[in-house]
Amino acid sequence: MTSQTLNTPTAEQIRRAPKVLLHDHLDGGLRPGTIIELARETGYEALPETEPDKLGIWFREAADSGSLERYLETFAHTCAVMQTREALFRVAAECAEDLAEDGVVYAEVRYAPEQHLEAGLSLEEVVEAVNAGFREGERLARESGHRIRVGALLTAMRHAARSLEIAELANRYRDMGVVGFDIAGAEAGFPPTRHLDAFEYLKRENNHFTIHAGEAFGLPSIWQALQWCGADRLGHGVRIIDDITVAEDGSVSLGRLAAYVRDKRIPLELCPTSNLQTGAAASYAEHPIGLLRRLHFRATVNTDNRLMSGTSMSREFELLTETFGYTLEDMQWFTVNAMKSAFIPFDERLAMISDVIKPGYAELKSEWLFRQTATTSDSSFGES
Ligand SMILES: O=c1[nH]cnc2c1ncn2[C@H]1C[C@H](O)[C@@H](CO)O1
Ligand SMILES: [Zn+2]
Repeated sequence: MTSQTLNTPTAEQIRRAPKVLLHDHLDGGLRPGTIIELARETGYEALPETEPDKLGIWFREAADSGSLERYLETFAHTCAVMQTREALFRVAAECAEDLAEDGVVYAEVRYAPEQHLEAGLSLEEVVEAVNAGFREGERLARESGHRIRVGALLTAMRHAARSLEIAELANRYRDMGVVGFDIAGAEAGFPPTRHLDAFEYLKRENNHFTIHAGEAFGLPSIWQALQWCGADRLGHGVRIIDDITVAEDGSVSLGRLAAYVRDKRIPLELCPTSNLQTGAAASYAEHPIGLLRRLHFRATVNTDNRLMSGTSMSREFELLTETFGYTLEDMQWFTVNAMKSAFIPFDERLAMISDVIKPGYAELKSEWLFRQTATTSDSSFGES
């Protein structure tokens, strides 16, 4: 069943609408054709398919297991071909280009530098190659008429023990393309408090970080991420729904943690399709984003891994407009929420909202009004 209404934006309007992306993994967004070419160039022979369409399908199906641990296994293939400067540069440039082509105007893209050291690169060389790639992608996007700004988030893997080192790396490159820090990987069994020293270091440095929490594990993980570690944002955070009760008469009550998250305007980096694949939500219609939006949580829409989910920001918004009947007004609300929650300085966020996002939506809304007026006058002409 669809909840589309007359003012549901078209797919083409959704693509043109300015979008802001806070949760996207660099190693989860490669073009299948690029993986195949890089594998050939670097002698990686373990790819499950060697034809781009088939490889794209393989990633989507392999990631569709209902378990985060199995989902994460697919990253072995993408990380395997991201071990040289040239490969990292190319993947980052294509990432920026693909996002810009999809109408994303600001993105924070994350990756784990420690996963790209197999061919002898240092952590610094990895960061510099990716940053250079993002700058190149921004430049190529500009040449083809798109405007995008990409910041990097450095991720530490939560099962490993390098988080303080990666946090220091993020701080060192802070005014050079890196805007924050994150931890990712299997959640159950690896609580955020394992990395407390990294978070405490970043707080002392007045730096920003998000934590994958409340995806494969529930409220304790969210609680630790916020109250022990001091996360600025929650990566997913979708399980906050476990602390919200909807009574039979429709009245809603929030537990202490959910109330805290809403009161403090903690941004939730929601990733609907990814959540369906890892089992964090059963269907789009049942995805907590519907309720969280109605309750005015600081909800944002994200892709997580475009390759593994066969998705894009436009596709996520199309699915949401089909499911919940969202309008351009709702899209703008999610987008402004995301921009407000970005890790770049306040004045730059404000400028993006007033100079890019609001005018972009105003233009789309005026087209929509024009279409409505034209349709109405057409039909009244027909009736007379
Ligand atoms: O949704 C996710 N949850 C936890 N970890 C994830 C998710 N998506 C990607 N990752 C992991 C796999 C990547 O290799 C790593 C760095 O981007 O982050
Ligand atoms: Zn993620």
